Amino acid sequence: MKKVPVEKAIGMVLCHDITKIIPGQFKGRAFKKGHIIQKEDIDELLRLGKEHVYVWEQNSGEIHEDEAALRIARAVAGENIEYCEPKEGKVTLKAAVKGLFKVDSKLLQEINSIEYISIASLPGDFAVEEGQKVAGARIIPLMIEEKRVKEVENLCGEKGSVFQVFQYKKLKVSVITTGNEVYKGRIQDKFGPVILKKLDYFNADYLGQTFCPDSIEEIKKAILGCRERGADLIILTGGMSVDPDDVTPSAIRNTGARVVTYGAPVQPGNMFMMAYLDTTAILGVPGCAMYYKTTILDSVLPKIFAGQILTRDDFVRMGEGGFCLNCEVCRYPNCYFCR
Ligand SMILES: Nc1nc2c(c(=O)[nH]1)N[C@H]1C(S)=C(S)[C@@H](COP(=O)(O)OP(=O)(O)OC[C@H]3O[C@@H](n4cnc5c(N)ncnc54)[C@H](O)[C@@H]3O)O[C@H]1N2
Ligand code: MOO
Repeated sequence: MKKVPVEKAIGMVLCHDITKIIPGQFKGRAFKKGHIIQKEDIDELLRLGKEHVYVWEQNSGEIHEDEAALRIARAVAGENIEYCEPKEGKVTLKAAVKGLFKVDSKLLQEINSIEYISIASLPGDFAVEEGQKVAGARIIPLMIEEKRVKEVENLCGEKGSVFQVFQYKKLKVSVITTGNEVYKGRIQDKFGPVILKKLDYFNADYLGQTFCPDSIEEIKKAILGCRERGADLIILTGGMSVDPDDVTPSAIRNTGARVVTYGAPVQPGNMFMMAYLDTTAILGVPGCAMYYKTTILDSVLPKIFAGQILTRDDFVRMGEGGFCLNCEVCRYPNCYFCR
């Protein structure tokens, strides 16, 4: 800290608040500690009776919180992440597009281990809207050693960005609805509209819905037909459980598809199946997805539309947080479910 005449303080960082009082009208802060003094501030400072101010010494190897926060935001922001101007040592990062927010968790932890640097974000694999706030980078003290900021820049230079948003791809999607009760017209299909509404969110290229009886051969034929028509994603509904007429998992297997998982540690969604037939993703969706607003399907669809190839491990990890509380008002995705 050093004392300088106000005229010489332009570009320097104020060490203390400066108060303004106009009797009967105003009493409050005119300049805030940490403010970078501008040319146009000089007259006002002189009117406030300040011919000298205390400022931070620039040669200390330290930089101002705003500059540091901005440099850190720039380092951690990857594809489709934008950031605002710094304010009080904080920069907010936003999603530039609707998509799946991704976090390099290990790198984020490494950066947050550097003293005085703090970055808080949404959890990874979070479906975000265009313009949604996703993270805030803040510097704890008013001035920070530049070497800490450089450490962040070097880490990101070496390992890549921390945050990205994967924009959803335009996928061709077919729906196959199984079940004799629907096929034979005993009941009306209520599953198709539920799936269609979810697909609308991703602006999918919908190829149509096929109805199948509870026959392995018929369902298999339908899957292969959808694939012929170029489906990137085939969603099968019903017949996923253990009754004698539940044949959807066997039909999926019989196409020769590589099964990633049958069964998932998620409720609702236990009887879910995921498989790949070459590059076509196949989902076997259990009846619960027709009934509950939020199920495993709501966690899996954004990942598929974001272009991710799912592994068994992705499903195994869902167990912790995979138990839905079925809240009266569902706030998903602002919730722990399936994280
Ligand atoms: N003994 C066990 N029973 C069940 C288990 C289990 O592990 N052991 N799992 C339960 C879970 S979890 C779920 S979820 C359901 C899975 O159901 P399915 O996918 O096999 O569904 P279905 O048996 O085909 O149908 C159930 C119910 O929903 C009606 N349905 C089905 N599709 C349609 C449609 N397109 N439109 C209208 N309604 C439809 C169907 O008529 C049945 O009423 O299994 C539990 N049981
Ligand atoms: O597949 Mo059922 O999943 O949980 O209700």
